[in-house]
Amino acid sequence: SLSSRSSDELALSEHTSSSSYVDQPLTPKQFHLGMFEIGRPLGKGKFGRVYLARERTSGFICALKVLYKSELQQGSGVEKQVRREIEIQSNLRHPNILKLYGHFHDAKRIFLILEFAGKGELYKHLRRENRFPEWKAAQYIAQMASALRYLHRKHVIHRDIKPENILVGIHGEIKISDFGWSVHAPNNRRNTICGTLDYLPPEMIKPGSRDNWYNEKVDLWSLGVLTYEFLVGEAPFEDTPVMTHKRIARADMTIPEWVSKEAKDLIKKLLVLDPEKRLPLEEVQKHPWIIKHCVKGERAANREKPLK
Ligand SMILES: CCc1cccc(CC)c1NC(=O)n1cc2c(c1)/C(=N\C(=O)c1ccc(N3CCN(C)CC3)cc1)N=N2
Repeated sequence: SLSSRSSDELALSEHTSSSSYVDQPLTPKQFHLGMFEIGRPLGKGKFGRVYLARERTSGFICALKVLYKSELQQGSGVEKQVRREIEIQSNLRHPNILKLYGHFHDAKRIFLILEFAGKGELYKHLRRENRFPEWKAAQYIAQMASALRYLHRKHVIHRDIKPENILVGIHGEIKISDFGWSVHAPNNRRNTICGTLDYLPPEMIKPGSRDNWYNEKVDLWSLGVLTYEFLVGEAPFEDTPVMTHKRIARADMTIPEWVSKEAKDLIKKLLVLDPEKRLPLEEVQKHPWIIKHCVKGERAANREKPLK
């Protein structure tokens, strides 16, 4: 473990979002492990573990992600992905993008000082609830569209939008995390694809069209897949790997009839084979399905009960 499990851990595990600490980014330029009290483990991924942590002097609560250099060196260029993740994520500031406050390393490990997302992993909420009600799905997609617009304006393409890479903040807002697959467009690095195919757009599974890999329209396709999965509870092309490949290449999906026609309309305008024909993010944010669920006045207007 990182440090002796002691009152530190208890203190942190009892962590409440105490308002006495203003959410101000950690400022020192040089960080080191001794600056942090380590709390309970929050999660673990293929290459790392993440712990609740508190910076000793300021009391600032954060999440400390630990990556072992030995594990990274084995991976195919994973170390470069971590370097890119740090380079990209530390320059981003948006309410729906998990902040990276800083990083440091010792002989064996790399440490990322990340924003603490108090309600954990979105995919666990999705699995527990099976699927989200339309109003919740629409609010999440509106937040994703806002975060993606911010990223694309900075010529960053995420390329790995899926529920597993989204966290939920203490106020229920979502936070895009894990920029391991993101790139600054245009980019001529070679990348191999690993993990689920479900979210990949046709241009990333068709051989030869690598230049399309660096067109931000790939994130629009994944936003469509995410909308579908929030509403239906499973991905639109979920099947055996071979069949998933085929169905993505043909945009072959059926949307259950109980999905509202507005939601169906948005999904159909994002899951379009031709990247240039996918609905731009500005239009997503103005789509009737989003407006209906996300604009306060609208909700009041739609309220069934007469106002008291
Ligand atoms: C190393 C782990 C990893 C690998 C790959 C990708 C990612 C990003 C999703 C990550 N996680 C990551 O980087 N993370 C950065 C993070 C982070 C993860 C995090 N919070 C949590 O993981 C978390 C989990 C459960 C939780 N509770 C569950 C039970 N509830 C009753 C109360 C709330 C509350 C918070 N905050 N910043």
